[in-house]
Amino acid sequence: MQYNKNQSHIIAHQKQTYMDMGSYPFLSLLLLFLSSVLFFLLSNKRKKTNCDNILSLPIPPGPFPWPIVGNIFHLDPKKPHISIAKLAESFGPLFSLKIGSRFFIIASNPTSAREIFKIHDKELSGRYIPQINRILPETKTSAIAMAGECDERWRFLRTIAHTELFSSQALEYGSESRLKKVNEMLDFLNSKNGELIKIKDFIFASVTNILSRMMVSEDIVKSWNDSEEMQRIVRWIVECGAPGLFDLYPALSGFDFWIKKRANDFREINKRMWGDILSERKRMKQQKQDVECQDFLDALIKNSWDDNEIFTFLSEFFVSMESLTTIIEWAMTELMRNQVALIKLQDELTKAIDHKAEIVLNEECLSKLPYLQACIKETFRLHPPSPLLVPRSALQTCEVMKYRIPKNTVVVLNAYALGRDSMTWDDPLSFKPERFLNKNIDLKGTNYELLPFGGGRRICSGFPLALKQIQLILASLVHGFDWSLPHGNDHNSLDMAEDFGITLRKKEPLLLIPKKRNNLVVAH
Ligand code: HEM
Repeated sequence: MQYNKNQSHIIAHQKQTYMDMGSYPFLSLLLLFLSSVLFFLLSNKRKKTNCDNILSLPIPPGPFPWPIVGNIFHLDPKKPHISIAKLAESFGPLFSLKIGSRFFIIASNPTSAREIFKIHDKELSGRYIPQINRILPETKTSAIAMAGECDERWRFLRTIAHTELFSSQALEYGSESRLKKVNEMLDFLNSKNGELIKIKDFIFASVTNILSRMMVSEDIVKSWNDSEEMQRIVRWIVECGAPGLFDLYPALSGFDFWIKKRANDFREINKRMWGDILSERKRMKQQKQDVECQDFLDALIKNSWDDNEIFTFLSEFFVSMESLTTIIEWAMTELMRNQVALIKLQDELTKAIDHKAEIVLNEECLSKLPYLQACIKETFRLHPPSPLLVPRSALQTCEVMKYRIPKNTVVVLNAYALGRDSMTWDDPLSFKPERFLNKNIDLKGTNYELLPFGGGRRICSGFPLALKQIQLILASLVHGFDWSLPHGNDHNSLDMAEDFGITLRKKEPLLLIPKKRNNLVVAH
C-alpha cells in the first residue's frame, strides 16, 4: 500500500476528530454546567438587584403614624374620602397611611390611577379578605368581589356572571323584562301624579326587581311599600360581611367574640332573602315541572353548589342596587338644580323618541344620545357611588412610581378626588355635562380621570347592566314627568350634603312631585 502525504494529513485530521469526539460529552457537560452556573449567578444577581432595588426604595410619603392607632386621627370617619383628598394635597398623588397595624396606599390622580389599574394591575389585583370571611367558606367559593386573588375560581365565577347576566346576548334576552319593570314604575308614578314622593324608594324597587327577574324570574320587592325594608336588609348584609375593627389589628382577632354572631346573622339574612325561592325551585325541579335550565338560579343549581353558596352569590349582586339607586338619585338632584341641563336633556329625548302617534323609548336609542350620556358621566364624576372603590391588596412587594409597596398593602383609589381634580377638570365643582360632549371619555376603566367602576382585571363585572338600567330609568323619569320641589322651594336651595356609608348617598332623600308630561311607552 502506497503511503502519501495527503493520506497522512487525512489520518492526522481523523485522529484529531476522534479525539474531539471522544472528549465531546465531557466538554459539553462542562460547558453546560459552567453556563448554567453563570446564568444562575447572573439571574440571581439580577433578581437580587431588583429585589434589593425595590427593598431599598422608600415607601410612599404620608403623615406621621402614631403608635397603635396609626393615622386614625387624620381621617374624619364621616368623610374619609375628603380627608384623604386633603392629605393628597400635602403628600402627593400616591401617599401612605397606617391605620391600626394595616398599611394603606392612596392614589388620587390619573397618573397614579394608571399605575394601579394598568401598569401594576396584576400585582395589585388582590382583595383584602376580612376576618369574618374565614368562618364563612361560602364567601371564598362563591363571591367574586371577595376573591383574594384572580385565580381559577374567580375566573369561573366571573364567567358564569358574564354569560348569564352581562354579556350582550344575556342583556338582549333580559331587555323585555327590564322594559316591563320600567313600565310598571311609570304606572306607579302616574298614580302619584301631584303627590310628594321619595324618589329613591321607587328607584330601588325598580332596579332590584329588574335584576331579580333576570336572576330568579320573580320580583323580590313585592310591593312599592316594601322598598324601604329591602334597602335595610341589603345594608344589613353588607354590614355583617364588612371588615370590622379587628381587621385593623389582625393580631387581636382571637378576641373578636362577636364574629361568630355576625357570621350567623349573615347566613340568616341571606336565607331569609333567598331560602323560599330556592326551596320552591328545587321542589319544582324534583317534580320535573321545570327541567330546562332557564334562569340564573337554574344555572347555579345545575352547578351543584350548596345553599349557602347560592345565597352568597345571589346576594353579592344585590348589594350593588344601592349604588344604582344612589347614582340615579344624584342625577335627578343635579338636574333639578341645573334646570338648563334638564331642559336640554328633555329636548334631546323629545327629538329622539317622539313620533307622531306615540312616544317610544327604547334601550338601543338611549345609548346613542350624547347629552343623556354626558349627564350620566357628569353625575359619576361628581358623585361616584363608591368614592374609594373596592380596595385592592398587593399580592407581592412591588415598585410603583419609584416607591416600594409592600406585600399585603391595602390599595385605595380615591375616585372622588379624581373627579374633582382641578388639574384635570375646568370648574370641577360645577355640574356641566357639556364638558363630555365631543370628548372621548367613557366609564370603561381606561380613562384614568374617571373611574367610578374601577379598572383593570377587577373592573365592576356588572357595568354593562348598570349602565343600561341608569340610562333607561333616568330617561323615563326626565321625559315622562315634570318634577317640582315641595312647597315651591327654590331649586338652588336643594340640600347637597353627602352621607358616607356603603355608598356615598345623598344625606337628605330627594323628595319630588311628579306631574305627568308625556304619554311614554317604553318599548323593545
Ligand atoms: C352604579 C352602579 C355600580 C357601581 C358604581 C359599581 C362599582 C364597582 C366598583 C368600583 C367595583 C370594584 C372595581 C375594582 O376593584 O376595580 C365593583 C366591583 C364589582 N361589581 Fe360593581 N358597581 C355598580 C353596579 C354593579 C352591578 C349592577 C353589579 C351586578 C349586578 C355589580 C357587580 C360587581 C361585582 C361582582 C364586582 C366584583 C368584581 C371583581 O372583584 O372581580 N356592580 N363595582
